[in-house]
Amino acid sequence: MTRRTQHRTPPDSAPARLQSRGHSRELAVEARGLTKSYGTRRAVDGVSLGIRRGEVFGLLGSNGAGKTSTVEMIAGLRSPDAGEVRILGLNPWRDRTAVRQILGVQLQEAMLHGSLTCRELVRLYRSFYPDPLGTDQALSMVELTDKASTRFDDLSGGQMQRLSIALALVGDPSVVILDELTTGLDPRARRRIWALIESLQDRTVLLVSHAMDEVETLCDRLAILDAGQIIAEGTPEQIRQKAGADTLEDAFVTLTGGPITTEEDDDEH
Ligand SMILES: Nc1ncnc2c1ncn2[C@@H]1O[C@H](COP(=O)(O)OP(=O)(O)OP(=O)(O)O)[C@@H](O)[C@H]1O
Repeated sequence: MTRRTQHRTPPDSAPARLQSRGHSRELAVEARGLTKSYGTRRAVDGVSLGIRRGEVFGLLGSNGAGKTSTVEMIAGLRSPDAGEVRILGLNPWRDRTAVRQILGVQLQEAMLHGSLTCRELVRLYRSFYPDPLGTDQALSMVELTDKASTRFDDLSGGQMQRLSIALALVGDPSVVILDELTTGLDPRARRRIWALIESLQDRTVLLVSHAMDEVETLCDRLAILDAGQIIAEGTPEQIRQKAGADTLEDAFVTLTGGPITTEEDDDEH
């Protein structure tokens, strides 16, 4: 990750992004045939993904589509029933220690020790990595310098979210998994975090998001997950074309089957 403290404004065209990020064809993250059931419900059903080095890859899908289960399996936090994962050639289960040093994870429900202060949490997470960013730098990049001595439990929801992003990035990891990156952040904070993600030169990012503007801005490619299966994959432009839609949001609605229903809604019928 870049160690600049100044973040540039995200470029607004995909070609500029591709050039500036300089990703290669080499795969940084490979998932093959990932499957996970909870009881009789198959939440993830044979998901295969290849994310290139240096790429920002978006994972989209309706509520309950299986996104978090998928990224947790990729991160080695949830065991798959079937399938395999490689992160820079490493198996997140077998090579757990090595993977922890190259992977940063921001999960939807950060399970952090609430009585620790922001500074203590950042120091704790720094200790997992061989060459982390500085504590002050990590706090300042998410604008939490003035909250350094505040306990996690005393932060606002958006501040907790920003801290969890700092903890995912503090190790200067080669691969970053971000689940619902900016959910709950105010517009200014969202832009700030987008610029931060754009500044991660040569880092590979897997981003789960419901925010189509975020995906359009940040992602080189994306996949749409529906009922545990990938139903579309490509650049935002390719996805729009596949759906015959003008916007990614329209494409999403078309490809996931018309009016947006959650899986919970479906259960009621
Ligand atoms: N620990 C669990 N035990 C039982 N069922 C679970 C568990 N975790 C997830 N599920 C179920 O698996 C399905 C997929 O959940 P998952 O959290 O992966 O979806 P998601 O796409 O991330 O959803 P959202 O957009 O709402 O966060 C849902 O039906 C959910 O209820």
